[in-house]
Amino acid sequence: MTAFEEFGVLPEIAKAIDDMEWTLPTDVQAEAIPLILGGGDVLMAAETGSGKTGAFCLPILQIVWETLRDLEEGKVSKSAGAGGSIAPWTMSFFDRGSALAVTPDGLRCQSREFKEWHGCRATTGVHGKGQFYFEATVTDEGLCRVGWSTQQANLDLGTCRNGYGFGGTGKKSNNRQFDDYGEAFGKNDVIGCFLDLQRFEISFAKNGKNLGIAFRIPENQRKETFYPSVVLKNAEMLFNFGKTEFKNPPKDGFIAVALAGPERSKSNPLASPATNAAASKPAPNAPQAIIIEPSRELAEQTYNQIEKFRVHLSNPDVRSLLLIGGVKLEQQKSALQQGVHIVVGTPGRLEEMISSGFVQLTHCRFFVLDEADALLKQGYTDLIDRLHKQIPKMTSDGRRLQMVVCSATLHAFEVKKMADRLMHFPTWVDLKGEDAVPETVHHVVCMVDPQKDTSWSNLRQHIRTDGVHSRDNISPQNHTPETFSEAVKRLKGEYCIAAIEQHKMDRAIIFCRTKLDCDNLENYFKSRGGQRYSCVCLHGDRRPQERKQNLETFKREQVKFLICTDVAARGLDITGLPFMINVTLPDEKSNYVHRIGRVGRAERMGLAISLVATVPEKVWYHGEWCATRGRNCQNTNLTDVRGCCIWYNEMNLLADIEDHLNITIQQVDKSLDVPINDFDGKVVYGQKNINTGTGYKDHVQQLGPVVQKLTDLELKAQSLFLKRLKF
Ligand SMILES: Nc1ncnc2c1ncn2[C@@H]1O[C@H](COP(=O)(O)OP(=O)(O)OP(=O)(O)O)[C@@H](O)[C@H]1O
Repeated sequence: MTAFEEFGVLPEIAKAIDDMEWTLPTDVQAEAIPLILGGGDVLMAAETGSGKTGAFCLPILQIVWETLRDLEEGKVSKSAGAGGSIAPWTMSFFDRGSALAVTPDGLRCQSREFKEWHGCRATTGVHGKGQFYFEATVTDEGLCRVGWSTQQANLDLGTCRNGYGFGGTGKKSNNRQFDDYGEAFGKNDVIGCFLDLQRFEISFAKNGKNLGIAFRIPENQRKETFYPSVVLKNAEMLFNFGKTEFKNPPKDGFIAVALAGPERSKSNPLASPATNAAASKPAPNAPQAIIIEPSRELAEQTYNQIEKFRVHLSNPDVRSLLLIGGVKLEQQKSALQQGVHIVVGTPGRLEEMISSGFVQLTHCRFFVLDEADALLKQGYTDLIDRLHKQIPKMTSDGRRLQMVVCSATLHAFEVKKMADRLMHFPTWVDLKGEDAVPETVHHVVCMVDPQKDTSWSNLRQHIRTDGVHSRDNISPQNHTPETFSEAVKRLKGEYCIAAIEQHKMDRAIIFCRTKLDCDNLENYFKSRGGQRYSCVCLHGDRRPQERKQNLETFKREQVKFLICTDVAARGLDITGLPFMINVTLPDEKSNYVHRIGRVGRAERMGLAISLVATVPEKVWYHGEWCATRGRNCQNTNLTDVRGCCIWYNEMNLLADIEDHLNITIQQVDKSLDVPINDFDGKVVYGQKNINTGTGYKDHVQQLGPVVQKLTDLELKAQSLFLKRLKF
């Protein structure tokens, strides 16, 4: 048995993990996998490169596969009625619309479908002489209609001759005839439903107030069995058939349906799995898991990981689909028609496909937000709320929707607010309790001070800068903020080259602040010697196909450097990447953690060097007020006068980052030499360091002596206690 199997992972998935040469779960996987397999909501906060993707993909894939298998075998899920037996006087798991969910106790129905109605009937009905009653409470906003129907009635209560409903808009309906009746009702109202099979009348009450006779049952239906029924549109109702005390107990001889006795009650023949298994079968375009990623590259990476995990899974096949921009819609639509179980996508394309009905959320049981803080900061809060609202909170087989939220920087106010709003008693898998940098990442800063280092004034060749100062009087004699700002930009090109040379870097990711800065650095590298500084760019102005190809080229080590904006700050996993350089610090402090986390992953060592200007830099900042959004923009005024520039203060940003991480980042001088002893001696960046690591095995080994010490102390304490008792 592999270590992963011990955590409850299926042997077929464990075999795929073995193929990937993962021998032990990482700490975060060891904690999160059992929690997700157990059905919980999880907030996963763990360092960059600690294996969070696997921690959520593995258990989700497993549950999706198990659900598909159960569906194929016609099995009832454990939660959907104890091994398949049908509980009397509950709402049926089988005689219901495909987008309507019933809680495991069978007493609450919910449908989050907001375009169509979905109905449900009870597992038991009543017939013969008698007066019967049940109550239904509206437990959420939305549209609902409740009442009685016979077995022949369709599930859309009140739209055929055999169904009699009372709706929240204050209408009664039978055979599609909607007439005013009683009064409107809504959230928290308790609707009493009366069936009088002595007078053959149906009536309703709202919060104990009788609303009078709604329907007279025609002769030809008087011998039929009538079942409590409901139909919902994005709404939820709770039922009481009389097993607990009614809110408004009925008078005048009416009894609870649950007390009808065997001679007057009858099981619903459609409420058995054998007769109605199709009801719980999802449509091909109704996936069980939706995973949202903040960038195309990340979505693709997660999708690839799932594809790897599922190679040995078959009968049934789990199909996953990547929904990102830049891929033809037709291609994605046709995949959806063939059946998809796990969808990984970026927010925009996902919402487009959901709102146009190409993806249905009716059977979604996992809602995953990877890099959740980034999604929220990118302005997707409303979109996430909207999608969450549309997903049924109970799955069609009675399980609760599970939400998994993760990031290396989850300790953000907006994440906590979202978790409070949307998650159900989530468990934090939080190994450090705060945003942290892995021990495998050595990170240093190098100050770029144009007042001390005046070499910028006589460089024979320098990087082309962003042009912000093209109309300023820049000269070594002119000690203005503009001159120092331009000087910093030139120096940073040199320091970047110096860092590469000093550490003989032949593989590094380099972050710039803007797309223009990336392009300028790419050109500078080319001008300094094609092969030595071979590089590709990854930023938002490059076409999706080029982005994809550039990333592949870098991953395959066909070029040495990947120059990018924050589009690549998060999640990108490039095996054994040894070095990263920040040409400019990110303005978002959490992105510092993510950027430097591109190295030092999966227990390999990495070095991150950040160049920090000691003086403010005047830089481009094109807001929505900029007509061209930066293209050929010449407006070098500051933003407070509707210009497109700001003064960027990296000393402040550095202080912010240090404050957030509660550390002082080590400084190195212009030589960019990183004294080896400041860290842990002989490390080879890009390689594993045997003395460090966060592996599960190490964890046990490291804790061994401490546990032994504790055991000894405990023994000592107990024997002292016994000694005291003696005397
Ligand atoms: N149990 C394991 N054993 C060995 N390698 C693993 C294991 N789990 C994950 N990895 C590897 O570790 C690397 C980092 O994993 P992953 O990309 O999931 O990290 P992450 O925690 O999501 O990081 P980030 O916060 O940067 O997104 C990947 O190359 C992955 O293949």
